[in-house]
Amino acid sequence: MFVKICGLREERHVETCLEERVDAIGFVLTPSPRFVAPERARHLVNLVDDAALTVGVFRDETVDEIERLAEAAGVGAVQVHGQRTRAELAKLTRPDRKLIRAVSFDDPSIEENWGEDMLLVDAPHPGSGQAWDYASMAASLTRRDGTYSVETGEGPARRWILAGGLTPENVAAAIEAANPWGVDVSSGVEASPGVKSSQLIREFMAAAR
Ligand SMILES: O=C(O)c1ccccc1NCC(=O)[C@H](O)[C@H](O)COP(=O)(O)O
Repeated sequence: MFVKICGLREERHVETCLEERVDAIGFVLTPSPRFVAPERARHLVNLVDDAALTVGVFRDETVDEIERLAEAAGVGAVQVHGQRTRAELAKLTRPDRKLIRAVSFDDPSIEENWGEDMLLVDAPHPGSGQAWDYASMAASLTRRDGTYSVETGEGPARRWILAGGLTPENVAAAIEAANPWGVDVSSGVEASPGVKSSQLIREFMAAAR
């Protein structure tokens, strides 16, 4: 199970993620209680080195702004939220960087492949800690995504990441219900808004794995 922990701001929490062998670490480069300036993100990215995928998270920025901020932070992937077009996604595609397209679970484009490396299926308000009916997504992807069946395992597996309201307490049941390729968490491993908890990161990793 691929696990991404999002919204890191402090060295000690990055170190916990590395100790726990987290697969991807997200740095929020868009306005948020979890915002980190690109220079600060670069420092944290350097701590990670190649031990995990480093992800710059964006919402309303233009393609040019995303390119500039991602370059400044030195991240290995960009995660784009907000109303996006296929043309924008195409412009953000680079061989040396992963592309994560983030959509709300009720977005009709969920069944379409826009060339992203990973599709992050989230609550309508990213980073809100809002849970949703994860089981509905398994049924939905199975029914509508002609390229892959989670029931039979036929076809190339789509790399989709379940997000939104996950916690150490509910992540195992959510994985069971939705059968995602990966999971992502932010609020659920925080002691208070924007402040991560090493203890909760460890509990989340144990439960997800
Ligand atoms: O986390 C934020 O503050 C944020 C702000 C703007 C755009 C995206 C943001 N986060 C993206 C993530 O990958 C979160 O981990 C994901 O939305 C799940 O959040 P949560 O429900 O808090 O676990």
